Amino acid sequence: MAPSATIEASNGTTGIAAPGRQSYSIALIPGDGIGIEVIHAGQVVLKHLAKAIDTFDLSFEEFDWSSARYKKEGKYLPDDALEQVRRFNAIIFGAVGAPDVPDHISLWGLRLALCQPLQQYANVRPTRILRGTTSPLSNCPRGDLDWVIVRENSEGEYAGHGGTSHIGQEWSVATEVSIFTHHGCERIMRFAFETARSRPAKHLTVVTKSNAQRNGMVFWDNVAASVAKDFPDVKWEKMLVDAMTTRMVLKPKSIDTIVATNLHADILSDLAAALAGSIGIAPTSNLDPTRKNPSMFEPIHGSAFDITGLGVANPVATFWTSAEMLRWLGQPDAADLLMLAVENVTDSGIKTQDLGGNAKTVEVTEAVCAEISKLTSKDGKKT
Ligand SMILES: NC(=O)C1=CN([C@@H]2O[C@H](COP(=O)(O)OP(=O)(O)OC[C@H]3O[C@@H](n4cnc5c(N)ncnc54)[C@H](O)[C@@H]3O)[C@@H](O)[C@H]2O)C=CC1
Ligand SMILES: CC(=O)C(=O)O
Ligand SMILES: [K+]
Ligand SMILES: [Mn+2]
Repeated sequence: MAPSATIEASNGTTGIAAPGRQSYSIALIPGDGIGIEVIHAGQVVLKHLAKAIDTFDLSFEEFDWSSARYKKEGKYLPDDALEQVRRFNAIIFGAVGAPDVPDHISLWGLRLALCQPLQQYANVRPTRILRGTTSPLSNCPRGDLDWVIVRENSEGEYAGHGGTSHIGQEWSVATEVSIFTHHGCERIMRFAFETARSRPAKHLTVVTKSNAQRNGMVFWDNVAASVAKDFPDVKWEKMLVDAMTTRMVLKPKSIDTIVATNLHADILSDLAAALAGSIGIAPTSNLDPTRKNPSMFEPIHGSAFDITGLGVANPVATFWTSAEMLRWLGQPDAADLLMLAVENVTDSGIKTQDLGGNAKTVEVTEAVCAEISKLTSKDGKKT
């Protein structure tokens, strides 16, 4: 299908572009710590890529929604934050969290305050070992670890239900209630089966803890079994989350697509990133598959207090999530080109310290830009 001259913003408005040329507006929310460093690196690479390919336009607007803003104004987000971001085709988010703000205030103040109301219910976390990098597993060739983790991103253990009472008393009490709705379980299960179906292995592992968690997790399993009937071409199985950790380490090749609850997949995906080499490479897409709202793309990692300001943060997770964003927006060739450039760079040994190298964030960023220029000029395209 020929590309149309306009692209629908998530609120249904259209932006006018040159005939036959797509134009995408991106909201940048760098947030805190290394989030700021890697998002700026990502913007440099995306701008360079768009210019080099010269078949679509990207525009960026940056928002200062962060812990610094919270400390100054008492709020992470302005009252009309959702309306503001709905004007964009996509959001790129860095990380939130500061040493002098409680983590639950920062996470709920910014990241969860965006992705829950925007109904970005599917959190997608691909993992593989990039060329030129190695897994800490002693016997894991590159192709053996190639997974997609689908994380339920709107409810479950992170629904925010619960409370604390009798504070300061010996009998003080707190609850953290997991919520599993049929609506929430069914839509993520359907998304996970579709993801599995789109991959060559057509294999889905439904992660659960339905031996100990006898209500929500049994419900989750039952919804999986019922949705599976609509996907007879996908092989699927159930696996308890504790056993899943051992399988990820010992039999990585036996896994392809994974679906798990908000908490379980949060944990499994950090493990997956480490098994693929580093948390510094792992991307996350927070998708609203209905496309009523913009989706949000971020590196998996947090604000990393220990390396903030040192210039050593790995920007690859942000480059990869930027590629995932381009794919979501309908630019798969640009996404593939970006990942080819990234892997050519890791393969050439230009890597940050988390991957065993000594390059700084800026050196990796410049190397990826140079590689994009090389790849596009070879084809005779503009650089
Ligand atoms: N989506 C988000 O905004 C997230 C926010 N957080 C927040 O971030 C703060 C710090 O959390 P942590 O548990 O320490 O997790 P973290 O992901 O920030 O850091 C964990 C470890 O990984 C390293 N690391 C992370 N990203 C890296 C990169 N790009 N390059 C090289 N090394 C990297 C860090 O230096 C640290 O040693 C907390 O406030 C937490 O709540 C944590 C995870 C996600
Ligand atoms: C908060 C967090 O750790 C995550 O979304 O991955
Ligand atoms: K993040
Ligand atoms: Mn996490």
